[in-house]
Amino acid sequence: MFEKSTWIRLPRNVVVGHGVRSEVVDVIDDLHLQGRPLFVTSPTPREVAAAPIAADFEAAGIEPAIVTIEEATFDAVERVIETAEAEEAAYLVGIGGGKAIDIAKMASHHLEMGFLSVPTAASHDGILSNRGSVPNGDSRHSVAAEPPLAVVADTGILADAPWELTTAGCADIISNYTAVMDWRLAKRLKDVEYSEYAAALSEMTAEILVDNADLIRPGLEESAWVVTKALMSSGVAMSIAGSSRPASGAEHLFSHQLDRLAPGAALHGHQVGVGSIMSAYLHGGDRGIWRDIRDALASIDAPTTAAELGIDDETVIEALTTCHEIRDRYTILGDGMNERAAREVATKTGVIS
Ligand SMILES: NC(=O)C1=CN([C@@H]2O[C@H](COP(=O)(O)OP(=O)(O)OC[C@H]3O[C@@H](n4cnc5c(N)ncnc54)[C@H](O)[C@@H]3O)[C@@H](O)[C@H]2O)C=CC1
Ligand SMILES: O=C(CO)COP(=O)(O)O
Ligand SMILES: [Zn+2]
Repeated sequence: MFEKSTWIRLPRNVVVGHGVRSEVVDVIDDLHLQGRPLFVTSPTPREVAAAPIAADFEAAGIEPAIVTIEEATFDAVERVIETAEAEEAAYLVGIGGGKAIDIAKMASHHLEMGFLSVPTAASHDGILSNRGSVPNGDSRHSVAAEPPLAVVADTGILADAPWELTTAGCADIISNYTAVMDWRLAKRLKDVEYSEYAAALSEMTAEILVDNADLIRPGLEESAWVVTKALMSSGVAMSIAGSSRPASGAEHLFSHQLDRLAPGAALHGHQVGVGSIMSAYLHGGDRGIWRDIRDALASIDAPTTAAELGIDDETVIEALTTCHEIRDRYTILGDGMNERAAREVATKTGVIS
């Protein structure tokens, strides 16, 4: 008897384009959301987006509550939950980069409340995914979370954000190549749950982004458009899979370990991009696609070396040799790399000198 079943939870409205920030109130109306929102944001996004959106709500007779978070931690999720309860919020609006949106989606999951995703940077593919990513002690959790009821992505705001945030988003997408390689390997070796549709969508998203790399230039609003569509497509792949597998493999473990060893040194997307170069080498050796990944990253100004990440060579080696312990996710790293092998891959790919 066939007993398999699945829920694929996706947003109802995806609104992308120039100036759509001013349509958040209309989106709320369209979703029939009532009551007071709690905006979950971080310091700069509060100024560039949350404040003007709050003014639009006030003009419509709705007084939003606002909470500002600095880091993606379980404590921050807790603080948002407490604020939502104290302010009697009816729904949440995550306004910012990956951290603010992750916190909002995890808090809304706990509160059993709807949430809207309003990205202010095209820097990560968590914009509409149903996962949250949070460090906890020595590990990093990929937590089931509420997917947004709607996404409102204003390409004007995204294009005005610092260019490196957009190149980080591109690198987060390019890393899908190696994430999917790891997923297929884990399917073959460990029979993990696997979706051919999610894997194909994830790879195709990376391919389309790389094919359009010449459209991705600083200050061009069209670049924000191209990158944001890719970030959302990658998020849909995660939602279809019901896991971050299509977009997170060994290159993400490497980045998560760097977050522990060198906190704040580089952006998530940039770290996973460099991790992806080395992971591609581990998968395919010298004839593999590692040079294509490196060249794709370089073509959109993303870092390809430890020095460009602002991370020293020894930290890269430590991250490579320990990151398989971050979570129970089978990847090309298997049960871990020894130091000589780590030095070899990092040197051969030019990540360290
Ligand atoms: N849940 C998921 O599926 C995914 C989650 N992530 C998570 O997202 C986080 C990485 O996202 P990021 O956006 O790189 O980090 P982030 O949220 O820390 O943002 C990076 C910086 O950009 C600033 N910023 C955002 N918008 C800005 C604007 N318009 N102008 C000026 N500054 C602006 C932020 O204030 C912050 O200082 C990580 O925690 C990562 O694990 C990443 C991918 C997928
Ligand atoms: O960053 C992600 C996808 O780009 C997902 O993060 P995790 O590695 O925590 O699942
Ligand atoms: Zn990522």
